[in-house]
Parts: sequence; structure tokens; C-alpha cells
Amino acid sequence: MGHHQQALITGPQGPARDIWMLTPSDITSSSEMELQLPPHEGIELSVVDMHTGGEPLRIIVAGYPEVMGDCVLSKRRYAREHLDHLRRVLMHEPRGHYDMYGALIVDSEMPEADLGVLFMHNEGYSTMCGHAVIALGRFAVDYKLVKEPRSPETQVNIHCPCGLVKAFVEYSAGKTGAVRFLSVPAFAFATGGRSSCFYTNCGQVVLYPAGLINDFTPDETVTVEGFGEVTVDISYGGAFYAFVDAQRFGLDVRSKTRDLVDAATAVTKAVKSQVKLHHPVSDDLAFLYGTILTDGRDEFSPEPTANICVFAEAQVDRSPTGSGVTARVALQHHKGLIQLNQTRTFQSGATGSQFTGKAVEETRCGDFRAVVVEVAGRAFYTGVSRFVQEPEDQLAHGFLLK
Ligand SMILES: O=C(O)[C@H]1NCC[C@@H]1O
Repeated sequence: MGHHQQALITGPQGPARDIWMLTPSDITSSSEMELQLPPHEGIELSVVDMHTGGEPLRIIVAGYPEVMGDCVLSKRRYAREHLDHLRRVLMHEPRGHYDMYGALIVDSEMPEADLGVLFMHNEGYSTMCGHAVIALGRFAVDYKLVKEPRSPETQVNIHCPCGLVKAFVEYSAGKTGAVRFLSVPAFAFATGGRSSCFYTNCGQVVLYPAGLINDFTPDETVTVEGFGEVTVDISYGGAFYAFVDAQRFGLDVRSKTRDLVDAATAVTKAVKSQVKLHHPVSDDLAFLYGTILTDGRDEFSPEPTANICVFAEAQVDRSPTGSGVTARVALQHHKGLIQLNQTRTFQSGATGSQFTGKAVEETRCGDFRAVVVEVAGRAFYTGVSRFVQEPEDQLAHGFLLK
């Protein structure tokens, strides 16, 4: 990202005024200024903070070392193995918090990509993040990562670890607005009570989608600690999610967050240990990212349907979850509950924020029947920060309170 740094730090409004000595009138004045810290040692990391539907996105714009690797997926591996201390500095306390989310812009090996990105959260690095793509679309236009913005929409090709995601950013009179994106091929992996096949291998159930190998109809159930046998749907929208109706746990998507987290985390643990996932493109994509509890309203309706996503290390998404909406639309389409180009509104159980989603094209992903899903939402700026780690600070490396 070296060549981007100069342009990024000045921001869309142009350079800020540097000040060193504060006066009381500075505090009550509305003039633009850039505060400086007293002389200090240690690394500095600069970020732009945004949120999409309440879910934070901390975009790293300066201070990171080069991320090595010949493709975005191998850069993700490199960051996990060599740069994880920086993720903890920016995501964990005292600079972040348990539910912080981040994006690191990297170069992409794809000629058509405007930028590559690595996603980070409380536990590691995800492969797809829809709320981040919505924020990054705006950011890329505002900070001139794309050369010629166009009205009414500017296309931004974002190379995520799961593949190329095309974002379309509303742009008019120099201002960016709502963003929609086209997902990577998304597919239902296992659907409760529907055609699939499985075999047992070393204690793990291996599930395949309808028609891929044959048409057994097993009970796609997992044994969830504290809840017994639970039927789950599993679907991929750039990352794999398990889906269960919150009612199965005597909850609804607006129940106490702690109860939802406990139920979803128990499902994630069960699926991870009992179901082996498979992705045709790369083994790096074949892991369960989280569990989404829904209101069960999967049949098409113009009314919103709500869900809440618990991902990574029991982290709670404040937004309706872009990659989760993608996976859920793929599941609904696979079950014949939604047709191509029928738009549904998805609402976050946590904040009430909304995305829309629709399947726009049928396609394949390896031997999986898949769809491309369009998801739309809005992101907003919340601030900029320059973080430091003073060498004497015992807690400089970050910590988490659960
Ligand atoms: O919108 C999304 O897809 C993401 N939000 C946090 C968890 C997911 O990565």
C-alpha cells in the first residue's frame, strides 16, 4: 500500500491545520486542526474509522509493514503468521474493543482490482465482509483509490480473500452515498431436511449439496451442548455460516445479546467439530466463520426479515451482515423461497439497521449450484485516529475483556 499513503493521510477535505499548543478557544472553535501528541517513541498506525449499519470498520491507512505474498489469500496467511501483533494493537483494547473490525488495504494480483483487502476481527482474519465492502467502496472513491469517479455510480473492484467483489458507489456532485456490491458465487452447502449426501469419516459428517454426488436425505443435525440435536442450514457467501431459527433456543433475534451469543456460539462449536466443510476454490475458505440466528421468515415477503450474526470469537455483528445476507439469499434461492431479482430487506436484530439483498444471476462454484447476490447498504465516517504504542506501556500490545 506504500504508494497510497500520501494521498490517504490528507483526506477528502485536504490537509488539516497542525497545532501543538491548545488554547481554550481551540476547544470551542469549529476550525479544523490536527492535534499532535507530545514527543514519543514507538510505532504509529493511522486509521480512518467508519461504520456500516452500526458495525465498525477501522481502515488502516499508514504504519503497517509490507504484507508479503503473491496473492491476497497468501497475504492473509502472512498477516496471520507474521503481523498478528498489529491486529491485536488495533482491534483489542485499549484502542479497540471486543467487537472491533478492521480492514488492511493491500495490493492485488488481479489486474481488474482497484484494491486488495484483508479483513480482521477479534480472533483473526476473515475471508469476506460485506459491511466492510460497503464502507470501503465509499472510502475508495473519497480517498481516490479509483481514478475517475463517475455519476450516478462509480465501480470499485475490491479483491477480498474470497475473490473479486464488485462494489458500485453512488456518486453525485462530488459526494459518495449508498453502496451495492455483487458477491462471489454463493451456495447452499447443507440444507436441513433437503437433498444432500453424507458419509462419516473419522467421526465427522461430510455433507454435500443436493444433486452433487447423490440424493440421500440425511437429517442434517448436529449435537449442540446444552440444546441437544439441532437441525442447521449451512451456506456460503464468501464465508461459511450456519443458520438456525432463534426460536429453536426459545429466543428471538432481539433477545438479550448474551443469550443469543451463547446459543450461536454453541452451534458454531458443534458444527466446527461435527461437519467438514469443503470449498472448490481453496481450503483456506473452508471453515465455519459463525452462526446466524434468524426470525425464520425465509419465505419471500416485502416485509423485512431479521437476523443476528455471531462470528469469530463470539463477536456480534451490529449490521445485518453482508456476507451473511449473501449466504442467506443463496439458501433461500436454493430452497425455492426466493426468485432471481426478488429483493428482500434484511434487518439487524442488534441495531435494526437494514441491507437489501437479491440473487441476480445463477452460476456455479465448482460442482455447487450457486448464485451471485447483490447486497446494498450505507456506511458513514466516524473519525480518524493516529495510534501509538509507547515502549514502557505494559498494556501496549492489547488485551480483551469478555
Ligand atoms: O457484513 C459482513 O459480512 C461482516 N460483518 C462482520 C462479520 C462479517 O464479516
